[in-house]
Amino acid sequence: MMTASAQHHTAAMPPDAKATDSLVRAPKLDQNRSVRTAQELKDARSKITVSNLDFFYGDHQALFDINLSVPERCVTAFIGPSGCGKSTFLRCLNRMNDMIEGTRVDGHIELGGHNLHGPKVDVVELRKRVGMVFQKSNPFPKTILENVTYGPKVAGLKDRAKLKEIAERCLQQAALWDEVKDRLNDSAFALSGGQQQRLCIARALATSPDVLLMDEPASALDPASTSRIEDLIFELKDRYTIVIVTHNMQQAARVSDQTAFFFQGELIEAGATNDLFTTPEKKQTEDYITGRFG
Ligand SMILES: Nc1ncnc2c1ncn2[C@@H]1O[C@H](COP(=O)(O)OP(=O)(O)OP(=O)(O)O)[C@@H](O)[C@H]1O
Repeated sequence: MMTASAQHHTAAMPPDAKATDSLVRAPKLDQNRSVRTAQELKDARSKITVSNLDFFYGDHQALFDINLSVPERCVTAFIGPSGCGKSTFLRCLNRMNDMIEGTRVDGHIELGGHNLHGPKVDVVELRKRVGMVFQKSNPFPKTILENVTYGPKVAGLKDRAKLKEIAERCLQQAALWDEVKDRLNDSAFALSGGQQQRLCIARALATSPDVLLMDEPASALDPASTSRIEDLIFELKDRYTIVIVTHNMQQAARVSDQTAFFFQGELIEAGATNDLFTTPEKKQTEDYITGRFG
């Protein structure tokens, strides 16, 4: 018997398309990785709750009435064509857009139950709790060790043994320790691109964040380094809530529990990754994931 969502899905297709044709180009889901089901996502605690969010660059409205719950200790992926607002929305989640002059945000974002725009919010503290990793790795012109210990040092930690302990833990978590443990005092620039990106992840972890935002963290990397980053994202979700922007739908399908599809500044659909890629509810989502546009 056809499920309600399958009926919906079929109804969304052009009359001459068969159900199997329609998803021919949809990304393959990784059956070896355990991802959350729709029910598990519903049951998970919401780490970030976004309600009625509008965002403006001057007169240009980039986001329209976004509502989304980001479940705790899950990976949420943002997908959508270029310019649809993925990165803008990601930067709303740690108020990184505050640094861009002339921007304005309306609506409500809660992190762990607290209003992100509340009068008492210290944005420096906020960005420690909500760490960020960018598309292009950006290590500081310092040693490997100094890169990882930078955040805790700025926060006032001076004890060298403790700093070393944090560095080892974070480099382990970022799956880089074995490769760098004998060269901690080498320049970070002596590392490969993939290693530099893992170093930046270790640096973000060193401030003990709850949430890790990643803006296309593997798009500048070769396939082997990309695969390492994806494995890492998957491992880190036991401890952290992760939000990743990716152009690569296969990557979203491989690493995320929840996927949110954006189009022209609107959040068209969000749901369990397995469901969104197999039985999308909206025609625009289906057209995008089957490669009809974007
Ligand atoms: N600093 C900025 N100033 C003005 N407009 C901006 C700025 N950054 C982004 N925009 C505009 O906001 C809209 C959304 O851009 P955004 O970078 O968030 O999209 P995206 O989906 O992340 O795109 P891409 O996948 O190409 O990175 C676009 O119209 C873009 O031109």
